[in-house]
Amino acid sequence: MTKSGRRPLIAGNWKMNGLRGSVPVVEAIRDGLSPELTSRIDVLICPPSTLISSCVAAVYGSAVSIGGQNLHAKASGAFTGSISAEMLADLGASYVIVGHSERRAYHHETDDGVHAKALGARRAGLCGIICVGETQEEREEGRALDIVRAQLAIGVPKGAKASDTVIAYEPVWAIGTGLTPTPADIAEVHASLREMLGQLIGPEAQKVRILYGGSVKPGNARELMSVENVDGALVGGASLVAADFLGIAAAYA
Ligand SMILES: O=C(CO)COP(=O)(O)O
Repeated sequence: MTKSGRRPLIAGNWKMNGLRGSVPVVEAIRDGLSPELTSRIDVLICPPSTLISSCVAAVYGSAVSIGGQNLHAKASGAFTGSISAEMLADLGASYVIVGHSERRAYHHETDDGVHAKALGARRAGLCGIICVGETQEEREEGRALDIVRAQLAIGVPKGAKASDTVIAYEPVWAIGTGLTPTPADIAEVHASLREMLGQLIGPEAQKVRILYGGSVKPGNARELMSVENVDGALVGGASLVAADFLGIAAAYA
């Protein structure tokens, strides 16, 4: 548990990476986690949808969870190429990333769309990881807090609970760049998100986990995970290498 009493979550977002030959990476993560560590933290891998079934089979009976990277808000219908929350749950997924900045940027996802998808995730019993984050320009203009608070206010469904909602703060300019905000800047954003959550969902806000994502590596994980109101990490590139992902999880060892 973090000092706050929230159970940390270390989540890996594989993005558009991985073929069937990549499943051994998940097996190595599964086998590299000690029972003592997994008694205190949650561990999640979100592979491409094509690998969810085989990854669910690979972690069956272990402490590792599998999630999706995106979903359609509807349960079914004429939405060619889309995948619903129910389909992800049917495959054994238990989490789903909602509103990742790469989808906001390249697929024109809106805050209202994120809200609808978060409702879809809850409808199917999935825990939605709602992503917020500012661009370099927005940070340089001093608008980072305004941007992420607005994304949260619109994206988080009414009545959201710690059991169905996780927040991930991922500054766009830190994703894939090797750059991270200072611990003080991360603390400021996470505190502001926690306060905004309190306005939205009341006392439950103290239980909802807020992850940090954006160039989390084994070398910076301990410092970043020690920041107040940081309840874990959403890891991209480093989650593709079992040793690196385990090195990040070890921040909580
Ligand atoms: O986008 C991210 C996780 O969703 C972060 O990616 P990196 O860890 O590669 O910066």
